[in-house]
Amino acid sequence: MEGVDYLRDERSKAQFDVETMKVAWAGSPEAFLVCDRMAKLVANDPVFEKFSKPMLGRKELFKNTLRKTAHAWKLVNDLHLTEEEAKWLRHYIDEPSYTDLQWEMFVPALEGQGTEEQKKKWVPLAKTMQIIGTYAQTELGHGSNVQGLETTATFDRQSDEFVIHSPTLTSSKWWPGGLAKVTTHAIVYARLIIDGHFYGVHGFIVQLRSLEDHSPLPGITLGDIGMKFGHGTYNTMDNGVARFDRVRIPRDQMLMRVSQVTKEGKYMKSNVPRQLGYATMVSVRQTIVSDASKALSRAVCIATRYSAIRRQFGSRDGGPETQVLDYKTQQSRLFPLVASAFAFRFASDWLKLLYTDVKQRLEVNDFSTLPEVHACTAGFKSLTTAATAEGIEECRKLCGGHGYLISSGLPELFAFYVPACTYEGENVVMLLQVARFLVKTVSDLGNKQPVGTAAYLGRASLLVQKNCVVQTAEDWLNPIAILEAFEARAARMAVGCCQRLAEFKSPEEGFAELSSDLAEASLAHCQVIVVSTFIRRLQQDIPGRGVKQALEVLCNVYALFLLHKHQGDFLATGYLTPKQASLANDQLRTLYSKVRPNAIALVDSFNHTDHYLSSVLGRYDGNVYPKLYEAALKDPLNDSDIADGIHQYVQPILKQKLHSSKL
Ligand SMILES: CCCCCCC/C=C/C(=O)SCCNC(=O)CCNC(=O)[C@H](O)C(C)(C)COP(=O)(O)OP(=O)(O)OC[C@H]1O[C@@H](n2cnc3c(N)ncnc32)[C@H](O)[C@@H]1OP(=O)(O)O
Ligand SMILES: Cc1cc2nc3c(=O)[nH]c(=O)nc-3n(C[C@H](O)[C@H](O)[C@H](O)COP(=O)(O)OP(=O)(O)OC[C@H]3O[C@@H](n4cnc5c(N)ncnc54)[C@H](O)[C@@H]3O)c2cc1C
Repeated sequence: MEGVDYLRDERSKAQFDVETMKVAWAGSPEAFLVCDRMAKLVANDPVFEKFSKPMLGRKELFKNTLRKTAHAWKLVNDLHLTEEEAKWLRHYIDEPSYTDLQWEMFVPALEGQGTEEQKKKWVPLAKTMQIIGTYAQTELGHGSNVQGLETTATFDRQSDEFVIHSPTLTSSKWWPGGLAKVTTHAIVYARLIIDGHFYGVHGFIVQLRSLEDHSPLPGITLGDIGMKFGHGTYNTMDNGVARFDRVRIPRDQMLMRVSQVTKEGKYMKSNVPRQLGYATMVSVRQTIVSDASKALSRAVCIATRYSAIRRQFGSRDGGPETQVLDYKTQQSRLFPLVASAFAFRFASDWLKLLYTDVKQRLEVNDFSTLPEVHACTAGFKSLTTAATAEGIEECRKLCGGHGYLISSGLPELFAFYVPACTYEGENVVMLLQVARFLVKTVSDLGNKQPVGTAAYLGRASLLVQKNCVVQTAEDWLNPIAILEAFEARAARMAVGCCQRLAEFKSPEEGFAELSSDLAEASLAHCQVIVVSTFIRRLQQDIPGRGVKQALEVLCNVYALFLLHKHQGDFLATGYLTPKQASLANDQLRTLYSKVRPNAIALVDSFNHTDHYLSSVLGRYDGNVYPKLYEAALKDPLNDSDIADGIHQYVQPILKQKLHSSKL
C-alpha cells in the first residue's frame, strides 16, 4: 500500500530531535539547506533517473552520463547556482563523470600551481567550461612513484616551447578521468629536461583536442583503458590512455608557481618548496575524506532500515519474529559503522578547516604547516576510505541475500567506492607518508616540541610509562580515559618503531624492513586524531533535544569499538590490562542498547533521498518486499515467459533421444 510508513514505530522511539540532528550532520543550517535543495532538485528531475543504469551497455552508460552532465551544467547556469551548490548537485547525481576531474583536480591544479598570470588566463576558461581538463599524472608504469614518471618535457630554446613526449610504452598516461573521449586539455606531469639535464617532475597544460571538432591534436593518441570493476558505476567514466609524439606547447604552459623556466632556458626555483607541486593531491584527499562519510552513511542507512524491517526466528505462539536489528551480533556489526559515519563526518569538517588554513598560508608563502597537513590528509584518506570500503561490504552482508541484489544499492555502491582506496594515493603508500612524519617528529623530540595533531607525542615519555586507571565499565565513558588510551597506544607504537629503526645499518633499510609496523603505528596515530576530533566536537554547543546525548553515545561506540578491534595493540603495548579491555567491551554492549531506539532516526538524520540511496532495501517508508518484487519483475529476463535461447539451446537437450546406456 502506498503512503504507509512501515518504520513509523521505529521513528517514534527516537530520543532526539531528528531535524536538529540533520543540521549537526550537515555542519550548519546553511549547509543543510543547500544539500537538501540540491538533493531534491536531482531526485525530482527525470533526467537524473538512475534505476535503469544497471541494464545499460558501456556506450549507453557513457552517453547517458554525458547527457546528465550537460543537463546539470544547464541547471547550474539557468538557476545561477553557486560553486558550492553545483558541487552538491554533482554529488547527488551520483555518477562518476569528467566534471569530477574538471572541478576537483584540473581547476585546483591551475589555482594551486599556476602563476597569477596563468591563473588569470586559464581558470576563467575552465570555470566556464570553455575548456575541459583532466589531471594526467599516472602512467602505465608508475602511479605511486611520482618521481618515477617517464613522460618528458624537453625545452626547445629556439622555438621557446616544451616538447611533450612519451618515450616508452610504460610512459603512456593511463587512468586520467575524462581523458579518453571528453577532455580538451590536461595537466600533464612530465620530467623537465633542459640541455640534457633533468629537473624533476612538473605539470604542463597541454591541449589534447580540437575545440572545433573535438578530434585529437596531431601527435596525440587517445583512448579508453577498458571496463572497470562493477558494471554501472565507474564505467560511466572514460578513464583514458594518452601518448604524446613530440607535441609542442608554448613555454608559458608549464605551471610555474614552484619553479620557472626562462626563455633563455634557465631553471629558476621560487621561494616555495617543491612539494607544492603535490598540493592538488592534498586538496582532493581532503574531499575524499568528506566523501567517505557520505558513502558510509548511505550504506548504513540502507542496512539499518532493512534490519528493522527484516525478521528472522524468535516467533512464539504465532507472534511476530525478531527484527534482525535486535540481534546483538547485528548491532555489534552495524552500530560501529553508523558511529564511524559520524566520526568521519566530523573529522572531515575539521580537516576542511585545517586545509583552508594551509591554503591561506600557502598563498602568503607560509609553508610551516604543510608537512602536518600532508600527513593528516594522507592518513585520513587512508583510514576513512579503507573503513568505508569494508563498511559498505559489511552492510551488504548485514542485508543477507537481498544485499547481493543490484536493487539493494549496495553492490553498485561498493564498486563505485572501492577504488577510493587506490586513487589519490594508494592507502598503504599514504600510511607510509604518515610514518615518515611520525619518525621525524619522534626523532626530533629532544629539540622540538611537536604541535597540532602531533602535540600528544610531546608527552611520549610520560605516555610510555603511565598505565590505564580504568576500573569499571562506566569509567570507559570518560573522554579523558578514552583519549589517553589512544594516545598511549599510538605513542608507544611510534616510539617502539623509532627505537627499532635505530638498530638498522641505515634509516632507509630500517624503514623498509619495519614498514608494516610503521603503517600500523600511523593508523594508530590517525585514530587518535579522529577520536579526539569527535570528542572536541562534543565540547561545542550542540542544540536540539537529545542531539548531544545521542552523539556522545556514538562517540563512545566509535572509540570503544576501535579499542576492541585493535585490543591486540592496546594490550601488546602494555597500557591496558586484559581486564580493562574486557570492561571496554562490556561498556560497548551497553552502548549498543542505547543506540538501538535511535537507530532509524540516526540514519534519517543523513537526510538521504530515496533517489540518492537507490535501494529497495533502504527505502524511507520501509516498504521493502512489494518493491523488491516490483524491481525483480522489471528485469529484462522477465519480459517474456520463454526467454531468448530457450528454444535454441534448452529444448534440444530436453528433447534429445538418449541411448539406453545413458539412461
Ligand atoms: C573527490 C573527487 C575524486 C575525483 C576523482 C579522483 C580521481 C583520481 C585521481 C588520481 O588518482 S590523480 C593521481 C594521484 N596520484 C597519487 O596520489 C600518487 C601518490 N604518490 C605521491 O603522492 C607521492 O609521490 C609520494 C608517494 C607521497 C611521495 O613519494 P616520494 O617519497 O618519491 O616523494 P618525493 O617526491 O621525493 O617527496 C618526498 C617529500 O615530499 C613530501 N610530500 C609528499 N607528498 C606531499 C604532499 N602532497 N604535500 C606535501 N608534501 C608532500 C613527503 O612527505 C616528503 O617530505 P620529506 O619527508 O622529504 O620532508
Ligand atoms: C578509478 C581510478 C581513477 C583514477 N583517476 C586518475 C586520474 O584522474 N589521474 C591520474 O593521474 N591517476 C588516476 N588514477 C591512478 C591512481 O592515482 C593510481 O592507480 C594510484 O595512485 C596508485 O598507483 P599505482 O596504480 O601505481 O599502484 P602501485 O603503487 O603500483 O600499487 C601496487 C601495490 O604496491 C604497493 N606499493 C607501492 N609502493 C609501495 C611502497 N613504497 N611501499 C610499500 N608498498 C608499496 C601498494 O601498496 C599496492 O599494494 C586513477 C585510478 C583509479 C583506480
